[in-house]
Amino acid sequence: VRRTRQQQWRCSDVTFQCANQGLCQQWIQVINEQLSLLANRPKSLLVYINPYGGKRRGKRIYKQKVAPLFRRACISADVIVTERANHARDHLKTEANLDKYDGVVCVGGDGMFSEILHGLVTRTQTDSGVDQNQPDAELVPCSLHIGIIPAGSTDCICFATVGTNDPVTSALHIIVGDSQPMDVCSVHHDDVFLRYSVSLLGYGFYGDLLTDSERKRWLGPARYDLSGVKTFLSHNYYEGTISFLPAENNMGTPRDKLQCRSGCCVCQHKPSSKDNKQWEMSEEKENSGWSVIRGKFIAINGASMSCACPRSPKGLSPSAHLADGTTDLILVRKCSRLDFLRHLLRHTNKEDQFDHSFVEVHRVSKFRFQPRHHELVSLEDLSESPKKTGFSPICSAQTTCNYSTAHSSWTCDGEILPHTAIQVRLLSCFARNKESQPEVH
Ligand SMILES: Nc1ncnc2c1ncn2[C@@H]1O[C@H](COP(=O)(O)OP(=O)(O)OP(=O)(O)O)[C@@H](O)[C@H]1O
Repeated sequence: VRRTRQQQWRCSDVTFQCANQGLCQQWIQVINEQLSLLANRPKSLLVYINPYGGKRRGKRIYKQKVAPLFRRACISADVIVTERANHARDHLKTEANLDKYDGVVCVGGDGMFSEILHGLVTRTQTDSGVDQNQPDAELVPCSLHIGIIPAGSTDCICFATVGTNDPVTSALHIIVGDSQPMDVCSVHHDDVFLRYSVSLLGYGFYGDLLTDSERKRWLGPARYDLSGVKTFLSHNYYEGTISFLPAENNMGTPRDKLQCRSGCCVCQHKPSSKDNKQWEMSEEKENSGWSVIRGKFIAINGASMSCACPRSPKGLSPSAHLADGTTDLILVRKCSRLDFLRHLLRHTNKEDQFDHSFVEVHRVSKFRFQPRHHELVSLEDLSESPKKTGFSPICSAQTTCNYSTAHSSWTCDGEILPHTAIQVRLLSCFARNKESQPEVH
């Protein structure tokens, strides 16, 4: 493998020459024997392709760029082209014979990755008799790694873990058995499990943006730009109470300008599972450690990784870590449109997007949100009936916008959650033990 520009990898050829054919055969045999001894390298993979992700190029990308590399590396792949949403998740949950494989590969975007993650984690818990509805259940780690071949619209998880959205680079990472542990949050509503999240949990601005963009899926990736402008102009804010437990013993802060890369020292020095157990058992201490903030928020974001993507190369929280057992909770309070625009623009330049009086950021291990008004909406209501019509008048920097609606919705790695009152917890059993974290190639 040879490294080229912008974190991209390409195949490199090395030519050995020898006049003696017998000796050549011996070389080939020895090289193949040595390669088969590399336990990290997968030999058998289960591949799911979403033919409708991004610009609908998943099948072509796999056939032209990935399959030939897998063949050269003597990796056998069982390929399933999905026929509906949640096909991959359901297949993994119930049918797939996981003993046959060294890893699962997803060809698609963040939504497809989320399907695979849910399928694998749920299958592992079901097989081990763990009830995911218990917010404090100790989850059993998954034994299979997940590989991502980017073929979606944003591919934020691939970008944050590999550093580029390039199918060949991702395929080569899979082939050489490269892996990156990753934090996973569980999201509950009371005692009902909703979803897992590895990237962004967003309420308010990003929740509204994603809800609107789902209705414009036919537009392809351009839907995010259109919905972004519409949501910005709507300038809604939402009332509620956010409670969070600050992360303990972590070595970094969301504003320390450190960037998490593979081999990151903060992720490698996260608290040991022993420290964590003592801490989890101390309910009293935990209760006293919670901070509570009530207010009107334009956006509430829980970023478990930087959430960088080509559209926002710094991401929502540039110093968030991939595997330190924490999430960065970003609160953007009600402010003028102009101020909010200034904040958004700082995601694309070198200025600190948290350096505003109306923005605060905390590194946390758990958080809860309770909207001010009780929620009466169902998932159907959220996805089908637009809550707002038209735009409110454009505000100047000093004007207060009085346009408030009771609820936004949470987007969880691109999917819309059916509840607004949620509890979020970093899964300590995944995050504290390197071997047991879900790993991404
Ligand atoms: N065959 C299929 N038909 C319809 N929907 C599918 C199919 N297979 C998967 N899906 C769903 O399509 C949704 C979007 O897929 P995906 O994440 O691959 O692309 P994207 O939304 O364009 O990219 P991103 O999530 O990176 O923005 C996923 O939530 C997945 O459940």
